[in-house]
Amino acid sequence: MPPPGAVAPVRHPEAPAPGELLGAHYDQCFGCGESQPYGLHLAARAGEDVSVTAEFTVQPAHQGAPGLAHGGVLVAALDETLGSLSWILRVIAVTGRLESDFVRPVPVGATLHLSARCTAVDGRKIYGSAVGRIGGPDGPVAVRADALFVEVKIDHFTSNGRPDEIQAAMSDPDQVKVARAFEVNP
Ligand SMILES: CCCCCCCC/C=C\CCCCCCCC(=O)SCCNC(=O)CCNC(=O)[C@H](O)C(C)(C)COP(=O)(O)OP(=O)(O)OC[C@H]1O[C@@H](n2cnc3c(N)ncnc32)[C@H](O)[C@@H]1OP(=O)(O)O
Repeated sequence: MPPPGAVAPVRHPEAPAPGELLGAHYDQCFGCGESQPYGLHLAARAGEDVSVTAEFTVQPAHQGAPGLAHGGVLVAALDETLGSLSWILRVIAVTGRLESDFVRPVPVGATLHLSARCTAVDGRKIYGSAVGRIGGPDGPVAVRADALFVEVKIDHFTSNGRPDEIQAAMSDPDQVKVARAFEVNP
């Protein structure tokens, strides 16, 4: 729950337009990267205000029980969708806390229709909620989460990540473009 002093989130003036595909923030990301063979390949789009929608189809590599998605994978999908709110706020943030509810089992082959919205901001603390529905964007809720993200600077990654991957990311022009987009803040 956001503290009493928290304020309403503000959509960045240069945020992608509602409906626009956000693309991957890192091609090796388990959530959204195109180069992760067993990743979620989650595709997120900007929504109205400070919200996003996303889809992810459960693959056989994502099972926990026979024919059913692993709960941790579903949480990863919620985490990634909430993380995509960064594109709308134009702030780099990492998950500090994520509390999840598993409401319905999600079979392999099902598409999880996710939506996330930022509910409040308190200094570096960013609060958000997400749901994942099955059977269509208006289908029943299968999973949901409330999260606290914490704003960080780019050095959170450069000083904590493994040097090989950091170096590779820094020499990839697409990655540098993503990093720059987040460094330019009013
Ligand atoms: C060359 C590279 C380029 C890269 C470009 C990237 C572009 C990115 C674009 C788009 C990304 C979108 C996609 C992301 C999707 C996936 C998201 C993830 O899964 S992220 C991974 C998992 N999360 C972590 O690994 C965090 C590990 N934790 C930490 O590093 C620290 O604990 C951190 C940063 C969260 C906070 O540490 P502190 O030292 O900076 O700050 P303190 O003072 O501890 O916390 C700040 C405030 O937050 C509260 N807080 C922190 N953690 C809390 C918690 N667990 N519960 C409640 N409150 C908490 C504290 O109480 C404090 O509040 P008070 O200011 O005192 O009111």
